[in-house]
Amino acid sequence: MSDPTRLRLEEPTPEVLAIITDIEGTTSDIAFVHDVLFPYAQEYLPDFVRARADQPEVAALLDDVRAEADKPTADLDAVINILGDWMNADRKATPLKALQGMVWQQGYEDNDFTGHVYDDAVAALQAWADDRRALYVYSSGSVAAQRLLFTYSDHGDLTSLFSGYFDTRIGPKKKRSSYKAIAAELGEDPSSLLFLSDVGDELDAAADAGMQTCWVARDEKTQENARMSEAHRVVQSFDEIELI
Ligand SMILES: CSCCC(=O)C(=O)COP(=O)(O)O
Ligand SMILES: [Mg+2]
Repeated sequence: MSDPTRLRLEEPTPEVLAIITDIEGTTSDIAFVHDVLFPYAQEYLPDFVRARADQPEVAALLDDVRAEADKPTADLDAVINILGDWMNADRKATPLKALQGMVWQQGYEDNDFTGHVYDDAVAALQAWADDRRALYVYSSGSVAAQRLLFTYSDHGDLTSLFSGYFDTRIGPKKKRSSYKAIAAELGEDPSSLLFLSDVGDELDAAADAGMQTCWVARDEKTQENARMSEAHRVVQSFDEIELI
């Protein structure tokens, strides 16, 4: 007869009620963001800001730039230089991300580019939505920029798949508190939420907050990083993600 004291009572992994996905490197090619979106913003953001500096929404963002750079008296040229430096450093500053999103709107509307989304990501997101899992995005790109990418995607308008979007206004992507705040906003226990990303520090923060995690490691370098961490499930594409 088996000894009941030897039974290990492990908590079962909760059912995944909602999936929260990163964009760059996860649903979408890093090269699209770095070789198409970022250069477009580098080219057009200075003129965009000069033309609209007096519009209340843009003026408020420029003040946010001054505050974040600790340069409260910076004139317009100085602010544009700060934004240029931030773009060169790929700084995930909330006002920069909001301004980039406004500039990209023109590019999408003029058909200069479409939002790249991997085939496997579209297929899995569609299947999960059909399975009544709620889908959310959490990206450093502004919510407006996220919506644009999925509205003008190379697979057509995908926005009906998503129930909501989060950006750095809820907090930075490498902070545990951001994932706690997302779970609180969704009204769910973090353990029933699955976060997908290509960046280990983001996954660590989500796991620290109690979320389930999956490392989407599409390229060799990311796969090498993922191999060094045993804290997360690792897949090479969305095809391999199995939901509980
Ligand atoms: C919303 S598309 C533009 C992505 C972007 O600006 C960015 O910085 C990428 O951030 P992510 O958190 O998706 O890696
Ligand atoms: Mg990413």
